[in-house]
Amino acid sequence: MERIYVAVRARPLSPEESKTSPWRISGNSVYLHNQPTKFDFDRVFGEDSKTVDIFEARTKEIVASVVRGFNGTVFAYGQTSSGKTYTMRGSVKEPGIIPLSVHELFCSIEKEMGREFLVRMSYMEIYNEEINDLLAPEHRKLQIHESLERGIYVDGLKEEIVTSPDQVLELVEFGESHRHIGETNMNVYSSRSHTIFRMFVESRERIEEGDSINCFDAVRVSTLNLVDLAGSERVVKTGAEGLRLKEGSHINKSLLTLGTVIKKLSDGVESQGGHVPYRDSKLTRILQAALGGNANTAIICNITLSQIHADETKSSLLFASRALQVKNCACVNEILTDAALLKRQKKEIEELRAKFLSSQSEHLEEEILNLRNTLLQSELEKERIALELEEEKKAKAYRDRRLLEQAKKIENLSSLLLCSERNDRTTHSRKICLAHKVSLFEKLQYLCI
Ligand SMILES: Nc1ncnc2c1ncn2[C@@H]1O[C@H](COP(=O)(O)OP(=O)(O)OP(=O)(O)O)[C@@H](O)[C@H]1O
Repeated sequence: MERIYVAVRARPLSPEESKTSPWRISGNSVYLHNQPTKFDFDRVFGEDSKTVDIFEARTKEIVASVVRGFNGTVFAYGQTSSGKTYTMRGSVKEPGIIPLSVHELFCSIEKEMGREFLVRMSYMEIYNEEINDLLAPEHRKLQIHESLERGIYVDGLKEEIVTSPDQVLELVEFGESHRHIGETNMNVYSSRSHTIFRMFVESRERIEEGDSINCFDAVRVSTLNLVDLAGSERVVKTGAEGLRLKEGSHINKSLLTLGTVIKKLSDGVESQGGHVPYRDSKLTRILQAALGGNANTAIICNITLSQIHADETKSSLLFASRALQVKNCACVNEILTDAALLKRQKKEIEELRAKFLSSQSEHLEEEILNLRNTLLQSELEKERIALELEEEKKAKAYRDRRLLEQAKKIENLSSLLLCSERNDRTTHSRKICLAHKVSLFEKLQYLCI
């Protein structure tokens, strides 16, 4: 069992605000000047602190443990304009927790020589209690589901396979351009939604044996959530009306549920078999594993030490103190089923390769078959011509023979005719006999032709 780690970060004040601030920081405690109540935390970072120091304090270790197969969650909590987005996303000058974590994650992966990894990311926002996909803006109003294999997940959320920090940060940039941001009296770029940036890490052991690499079936699957919450706000101070008012009431409702969940967990309600209202908001449902479940969790509570926000700062510090009492139970998530995407991907690649090879050989076989057919046809044609030639020869020989026979017959008949003419001169019967012979002769001549 491990406690949720809680750090507090105070944003810089203007010289005017500094003069009138009722708050004091001492070591890792924050307290109101002249009042006995002190709020103690794991770390308190003053106005001059750098985001990288906050990252080094705990987040870095959480990211490294994600690479080892543990779930991890870091979220920024605080009133509007207290510096949550500044801490999580940062600026060009001072990179935030998200870019620092992304670089650290890929760095840790590179050091893990004995394992092979598959990394995916998603980016979503919860706006007015609706889940929208920031990587695929057309995917809106997504639903939360739960399964044995995947645990609690957002159905239809785009998961992009990523291979470098630059690729991830480009996708984050793309997602940011679709996030709901609005102007309030307190912040020109106020986040009107909670955003959850997620990285999924799958890995398995790899052993090189000679020339071949063997991988074991056990796959570790872990998730890193980096959450930038929308700011809790007072309607009077933000001057919210219309759409802003509606947004504000949704933001406050989900933060209230988050507060209730943390309170119940810190009171030990769950361990006594009591009900924890995770399902009362999308935010707590999605972050269920990070709150009292299987995850290493850190909360960065952003505050402002100015006089006019003293009440909001006090309530943020109260929330953070309660979170300190919440215990999680993080363990390595190792699975042996086909559910691991890494395994599925490998299988798919192997299937595609086999398909590619068989399609190539199919193509060759087809070509050989065509060539064989052409060869067969030309052989048949050759045989047909040879047969015709043979027939022709036979017919010619027959004709020659017949001609010879006819010629012989004509010769015989002509000799007969000549001898008749010599012997018979005037009688009628002789005339008839002669006419008959002439007609016979003509017929024979015709046949010869
Ligand atoms: N540590 C810091 N150093 C310098 N500037 C800061 C710091 N923290 C916050 N700021 C500035 O204060 C302003 C408000 O900060 P930011 O937008 O991060 O607040 P937020 O808590 O995310 O607000 P909201 O909840 O309304 O989105 C920004 O202009 C930001 O640059």
